[in-house]
Amino acid sequence: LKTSAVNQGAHRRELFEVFSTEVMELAKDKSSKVKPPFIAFVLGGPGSGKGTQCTKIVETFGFKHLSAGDLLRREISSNSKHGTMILNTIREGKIVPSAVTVKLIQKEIESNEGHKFLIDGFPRTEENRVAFEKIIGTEPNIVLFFDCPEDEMVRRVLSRNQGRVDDNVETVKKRLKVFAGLNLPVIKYYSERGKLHKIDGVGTTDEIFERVRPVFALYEEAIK
Ligand SMILES: Nc1ncnc2c1ncn2[C@@H]1O[C@H](COP(=O)(O)OP(=O)(O)O)[C@@H](O)[C@H]1O
Ligand SMILES: O=c1ccn([C@@H]2O[C@H](COP(=O)(O)OP(=O)(O)O)[C@@H](O)[C@H]2O)c(=O)[nH]1
Ligand SMILES: [Mg+2]
Repeated sequence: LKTSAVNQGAHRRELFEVFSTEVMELAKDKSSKVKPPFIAFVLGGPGSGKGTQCTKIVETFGFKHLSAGDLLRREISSNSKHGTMILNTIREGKIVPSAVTVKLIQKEIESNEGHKFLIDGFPRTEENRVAFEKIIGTEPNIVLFFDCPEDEMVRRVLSRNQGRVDDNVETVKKRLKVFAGLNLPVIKYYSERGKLHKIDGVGTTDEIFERVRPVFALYEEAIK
């Protein structure tokens, strides 16, 4: 009886050693290969310059740019199942259901090699924000907010000239209301969590980018 108990102990120890070695290998593997993605949400009212500044950030810091609006417009032009619903929602300046938008973003994140993502124009509502956290299982590392007066945003939207169905006086007024009512609370939420970087969105594109650059410099290690 005594010997078998000793043997059992030895056997258990052996098993434990094999197990712990494997766990250690897995852990090592994780730290060396699977870098968690760095996610920056880019927010601001319609015409505040989100897309323009994202292009500059991509050029300088090598992020992958995911514009929620572009992904939705791509769904419209590819005649996908939700195309008509999305078109009507955008035309009204309203917000597309979270499940649809988050799924499009998720597909892009999962099919991209990179580990740095700019998510432009999302989340637009608290519901969007919660859906992202739930489905993607993570929060953004930082949130940029381009702060711009309404009259300047309206001027820019009306001279954008990209043939968008929502770049007209009537829809832009609705979008500004939706921004103030639904998106500002999201911005406030991230401000309270210490993740918000508010940037003065007035000036030339280059002047504004010089305000953006130091933000990313703060995260140099994480975005290398
Ligand atoms: N700093 C700026 N000054 C003047 N016009 C700008 C500036 N930044 C962007 N624009 C122009 O304003 C319009 C809206 O910019 P965009 O980047 O599309 O904003 P958003 O994505 O926030 O709606 C575009 O026509 C763009 O070329
Ligand atoms: O997460 C999003 C992003 C965009 N939109 C819709 O798409 C429109 C255009 O968004 P985009 O970000 O392209 O506009 P921008 O702010 O850049 O002018 C919005 O008004 C919404 O109707 C949406 O429903 N959910
Ligand atoms: Mg845009």
